[in-house]
Amino acid sequence: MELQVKNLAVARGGVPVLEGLSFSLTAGRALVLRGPNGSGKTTLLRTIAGLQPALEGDITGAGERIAYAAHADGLKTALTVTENLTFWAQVFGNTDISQALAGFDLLGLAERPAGSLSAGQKRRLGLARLMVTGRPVWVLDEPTVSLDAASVALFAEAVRGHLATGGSALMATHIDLGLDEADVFDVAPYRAVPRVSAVDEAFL
Ligand SMILES: Nc1ncnc2c1ncn2[C@@H]1O[C@H](COP(=O)(O)OP(=O)(O)OP(=O)(O)O)[C@@H](O)[C@H]1O
Repeated sequence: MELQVKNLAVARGGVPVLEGLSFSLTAGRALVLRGPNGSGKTTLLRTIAGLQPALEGDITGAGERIAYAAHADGLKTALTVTENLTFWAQVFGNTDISQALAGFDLLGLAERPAGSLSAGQKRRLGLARLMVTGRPVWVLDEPTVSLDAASVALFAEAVRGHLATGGSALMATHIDLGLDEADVFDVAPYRAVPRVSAVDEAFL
């Protein structure tokens, strides 16, 4: 099954941001969203992840197939790394966290409270959660923020492993992930002309 987006229009704060978007993402593929700051990548990803409604158009193959990782890590700071991953695994009906711990080089931090981790370590833990969801479509917003070069490489390997097992990944990023096999979709040509000015306090 593939993720399909047809003639999609998305809005932020009631203001249309992108419109006329169509693309698909098949199993085993990665698609990188490009576009300048403020062009609507986050809004598009939130819409595909089901966190906000589309203005128009269709999204198929999303819903419960998606594991979404946003800017905020959303970790439970009082729980250890192991406890955080175990908690998330259980939420998704899984138990094995060993690959996630190893894949993001977290074994040496396994018993540390998440709140005591550095920014990059927190981000690694946040991304490791993807691996325990068992969900096939990873939707990732700036996944490498705070990561050093070695951690970016770990992340790229995790994505490759996910693709190799039939998963797919849709991600917005401004940096080169070293994933040469990824397709690229530039959202810039799909920018909508704002019709009114509005601020949506829910996202502030
Ligand atoms: N709370 C809000 N209320 C109204 N407009 C907003 C709000 N948050 C963001 N916007 C606007 O929505 C548009 C799209 O923002 P979005 O975060 O989707 O862009 P982006 O492509 O992800 O940007 P970046 O590369 O900087 O992360 C921008 O013009 C932004 O200013």
